[in-house]
Amino acid sequence: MPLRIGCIADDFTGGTDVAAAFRRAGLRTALVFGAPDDTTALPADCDAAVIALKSRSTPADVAAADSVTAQRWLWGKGAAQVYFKYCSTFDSTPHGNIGPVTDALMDDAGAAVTLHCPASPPNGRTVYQGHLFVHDQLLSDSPLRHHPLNPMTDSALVRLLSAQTRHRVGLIGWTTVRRGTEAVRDAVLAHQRSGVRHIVADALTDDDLAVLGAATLELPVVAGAAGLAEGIGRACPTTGPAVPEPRPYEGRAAVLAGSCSARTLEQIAQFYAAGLPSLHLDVLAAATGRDVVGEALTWYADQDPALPVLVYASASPEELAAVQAQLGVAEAAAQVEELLGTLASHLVERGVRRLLVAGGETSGAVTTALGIRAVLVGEEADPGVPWTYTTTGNDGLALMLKSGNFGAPDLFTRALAAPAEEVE
Ligand SMILES: Nc1ncnc2c1ncn2[C@@H]1O[C@H](COP(=O)(O)OP(=O)(O)OP(=O)(O)O)[C@@H](O)[C@H]1O
Ligand SMILES: O=C(O)[C@@H](O)C(=O)CO
Repeated sequence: MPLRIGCIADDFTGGTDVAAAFRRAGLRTALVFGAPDDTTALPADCDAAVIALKSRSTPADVAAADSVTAQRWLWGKGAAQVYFKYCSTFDSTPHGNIGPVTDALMDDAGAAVTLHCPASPPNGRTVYQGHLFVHDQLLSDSPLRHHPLNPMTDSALVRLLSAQTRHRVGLIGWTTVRRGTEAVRDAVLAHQRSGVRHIVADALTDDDLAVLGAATLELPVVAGAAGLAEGIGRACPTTGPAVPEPRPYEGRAAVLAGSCSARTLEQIAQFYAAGLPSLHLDVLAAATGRDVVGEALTWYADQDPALPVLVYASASPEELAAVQAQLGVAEAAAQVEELLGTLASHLVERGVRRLLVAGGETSGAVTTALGIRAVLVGEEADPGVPWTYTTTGNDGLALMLKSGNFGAPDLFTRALAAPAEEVE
């Protein structure tokens, strides 16, 4: 059965987030890590496939070329529409990649017009009069103003996007969205006739996103965060159940955390407070050649197999700054990713079958170390945080990849308390 929809996500945990959205909409969804090639196999009978790239912060021309290659692969699997998933906080600078990647995908598809909406209401992201809000604050007043890589100091999406494309950018405001699918379709056509190529649309609720999804089903390229993807998914006809009958997963459970985001630090503290075994990795010691992985494995062997374990490199802003000052940012990150990737392989060899990974970069390191190319998406533990299941190699592994700031504070303990469910 050919795919109904293909998706390109600009980072790994964003890929998990959008794959969960398609799954929620009732589509049987596969998630592919990294650029696929002729040897990449999708699980059988998928309605949607998400390719998770790492293109958010790469040079724009590289991001555009990689995305076009991914789009062509998705077309080869039958996808009639390609959704470009970027961050719900529109992470990019005036030199950022959202405009160039969307333009490249549209040029390749021969598309005359596209619609953008980064709203993600379950995570408090809404768009009104073209301005992006994070809960009750404008994006530019929110903590994202201080993001280390992409400080967001403007909330006006038409202006942000206009700085990233040479084409005209227009707006479909909330009053039109409230009038329903036909009104949005008419507004898209009117914009197209007047020479607008990128349309930003308002959305405050999932119902608004369902209207936008139904109105854009025929566009070759659509862009935004997970919310609009779910709206499109809901408008797609499906043939079968999203996920077949699950059965319980056996095996040991572990969390590997490399995210230093505030929410991940809370989740680590909650796991520790629940009296569960946790171990902090000493990154500086590893950099001096100490066998930190070997020590962690000795510690792991002593733990009660019935309990989940947590191993983390995550650090408070002060600790992080100290390590980065000593090793340099890139070397510190490389150390952490090497440690957690190697540890993941050893833990799976030693019987871990449920693995929760915190952080986008960390998730990339772990899936690469485990050689996991594609997974099938299952139930969410929290919005945007689903269990996923390997279907080739490493069979029988349940994997949860968590974006740094996603999940409730008790996610680690709750997700690993009961066995995850396996799908066929
Ligand atoms: N103790 C540490 N010292 C130095 N760097 C660290 C330490 N712990 C983690 N890091 C680095 O911090 C970065 C965390 O990024 P990661 O993408 O994994 O999390 P995140 O940014 O919270 O997640 P997301 O991208 O999903 O929002 C990684 O590059 C990791 O290597
Ligand atoms: O859209 C979001 O906020 C997330 O999926 C994300 O992209 C995190 O990096």
